[in-house]
Amino acid sequence: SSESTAAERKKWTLNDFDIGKPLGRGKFGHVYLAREKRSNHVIALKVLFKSQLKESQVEHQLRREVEIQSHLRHPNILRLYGYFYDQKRVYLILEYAAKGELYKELQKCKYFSERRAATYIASLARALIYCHGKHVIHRDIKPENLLVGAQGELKIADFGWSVHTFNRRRTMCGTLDYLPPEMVESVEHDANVDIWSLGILCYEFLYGLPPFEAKEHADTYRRIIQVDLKFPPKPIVSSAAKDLISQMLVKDSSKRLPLHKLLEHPWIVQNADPSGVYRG
Ligand SMILES: CC(C)NC(=O)[C@H]1CCC[C@H]1Nc1nc(Nc2ccc(C(=O)N(C)C3CCN(C)CC3)cc2)ncc1C(F)(F)F
Repeated sequence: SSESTAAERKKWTLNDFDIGKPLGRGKFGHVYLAREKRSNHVIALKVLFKSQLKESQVEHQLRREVEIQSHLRHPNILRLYGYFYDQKRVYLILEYAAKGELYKELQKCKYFSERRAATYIASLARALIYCHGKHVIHRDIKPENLLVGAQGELKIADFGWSVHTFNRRRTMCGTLDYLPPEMVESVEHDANVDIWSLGILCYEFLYGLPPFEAKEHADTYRRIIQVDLKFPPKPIVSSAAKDLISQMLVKDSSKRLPLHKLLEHPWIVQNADPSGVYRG
């Protein structure tokens, strides 16, 4: 939509913000807690070094991602309020997610309860239905790209690449685990890639590992292509959950369970908190 808010039109500079503690750092720069002086609004300021953007040839990708992200308005998608730059850096003014990074929470508790997993999956399905409605696909929803808001709600927060934090998992951009067959075989892909990735995420929420993980990339690749889906005996997971995952991890992308059907699936209906917030 063409409407842009004052936040996007305003010419921001670093002087508009009080910079707080670092939230994490990575390949392209740092993320800081910050407060916009006039409104006292707390935000996250992602600082990217132009030199590194150039050498990684991601400038055009950054422009596209900023363009998309700034127009998305959904409770489960992290807001991009605006951006600015100086001689050496690009600054993204982003929503601050008070409860941090979901992958750290998943590492801490190994895997989630069925209620917690279903609540998260339902909220992400609603965010993806919103994105697809705006012809935005492939929001790259692996755990590293999910943040948690103050009320415990999930926020999809990806800009097409990840900011590495200290104790990161396997190379973020390198992991094949979440790619559906059509992307691994690099044929054209459509919005149904997101249904596949959401199925991978659901499996990892319940078992603590993605379904096709293998030591070597070549093995992961083969397991994805063959949809070599196995459910371990532990932890015990309901057959309803396995049924949902099996309907999402389907090689033929047109046969994957549509997202609106996912919201009607018995496992979601019986386990997801309607508010989209897991209260423990
Ligand atoms: C999706 C993308 C791939 N990921 C990222 O960008 C990461 C990379 C660095 C931080 C994060 N980016 C963001 N993080 C927050 N909130 C946040 C993060 C971390 C903590 C936390 O646990 N500590 C500070 C802890 C506190 C305790 N000590 C011990 C460790 C760090 C608490 C709140 N809001 C918005 C963003 C955003 F996205 F807008 F930048």
